[in-house]
Amino acid sequence: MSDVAPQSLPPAAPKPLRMVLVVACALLDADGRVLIAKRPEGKALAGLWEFPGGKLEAGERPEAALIRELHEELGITVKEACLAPLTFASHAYDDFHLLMPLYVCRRWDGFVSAREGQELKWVAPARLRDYPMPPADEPLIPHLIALQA
Ligand SMILES: Nc1nc2c([nH]c(=O)n2[C@@H]2O[C@H](COP(=O)(O)OP(=O)(O)OP(=O)(O)O)[C@@H](O)[C@H]2O)c(=O)[nH]1
Ligand SMILES: [Mg+2]
Repeated sequence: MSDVAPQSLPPAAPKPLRMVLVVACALLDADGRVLIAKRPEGKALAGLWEFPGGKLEAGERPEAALIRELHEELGITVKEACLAPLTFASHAYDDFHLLMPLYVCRRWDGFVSAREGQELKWVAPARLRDYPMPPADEPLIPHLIALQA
């Protein structure tokens, strides 16, 4: 038996934070309804309803990324001047931290269509809670409801 005290292990280094920047948009129609899209099977958080948008590419400005995503996902053309910042989500997922500015857009060119086979729905902000959304999105809902006031 050694009389040497067991060495205490150094405290585990904190897990490096992986920050993921995603831009999202609440498209609003003339009746104040907001567009949500169902995340397709096979993607993280599949089956949950989200705001259209996605990750920034390297060197891309947030507004340019959002305009690109809205075109890729919905086939619409949005002018940067028609994107108004509303609020943002800051949410710790298990494996990354999501920082997600949410813009509002009421004007675009073209017709909204599901370019990626995703299910789309126009929903009154007060009904958004009827649709399961990623946990990061839940604090955004009151901001959309407040827009109607
Ligand atoms: N677009 C969008 N992403 C969201 C929302 N809420 C939320 O937690 N996210 C998360 O943000 C990340 C965005 O990923 P994404 O898969 O949409 O990115 P993307 O459009 O660039 O697609 P890709 O990675 O397949 O190319 C996912 O981890 C997603 O779960 C939301 O309302 N809209
Ligand atoms: Mg996306």
